[in-house]
Amino acid sequence: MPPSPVDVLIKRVDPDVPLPEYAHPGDAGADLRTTESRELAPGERAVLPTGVSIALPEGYAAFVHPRSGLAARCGVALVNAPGTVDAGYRGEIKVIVVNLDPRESVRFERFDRIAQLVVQQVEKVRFQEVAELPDSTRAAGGFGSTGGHAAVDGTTGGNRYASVVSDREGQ
Ligand SMILES: O=c1ccn([C@H]2C[C@H](O)[C@@H](COP(=O)(O)OP(=O)(O)OP(=O)(O)O)O2)c(=O)[nH]1
Ligand SMILES: [Mg+2]
Repeated sequence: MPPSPVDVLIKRVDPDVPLPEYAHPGDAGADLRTTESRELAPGERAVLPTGVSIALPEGYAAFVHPRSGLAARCGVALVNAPGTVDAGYRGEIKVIVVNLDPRESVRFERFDRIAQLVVQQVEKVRFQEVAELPDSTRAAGGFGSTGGHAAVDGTTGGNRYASVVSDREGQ
């Protein structure tokens, strides 16, 4: 038995916009539509309205994620992915899209599905300041310390290209 869904209050800012919908029963994200028709030139970004605002229960947040089809077919990404919608936010949900395709414009029509909203429970933490943190096996390693991709900060030795190639040869 799947767990019963959590009720989230939703208000249409645009009276005609279809409400966000899960395309399949097991989906994590409900698709968000834009209420605006808009063309984006290569490299251009825009803040697109979705026509809805929500009131999440306390202890929840919603995350605006990209759609993989738009990314793969058109090079559309979200500048701030994932966008965070706080439980107390009552404004219209907006989606900050960018056209990363170097050559082709992309056109959004009114009510196109442009992103997906994932609602999650989030922990509230108390930050407890200490002079020293407990040890861990990773310690301060990060930013490519385990290999498998290009070095980004020059601290792992070699130039970017050499570091990618040598890693592949080692596999
Ligand atoms: O993709 C997004 C990201 C955020 N928001 C809304 C909901 C969120 O609660 C609010 C603030 O977002 P965030 O905290 O990421 O932005 P900020 O730049 O820190 O603004 P603020 O100073 O208002 O917190 O903007 C969206 O509608 N879409
Ligand atoms: Mg903020």
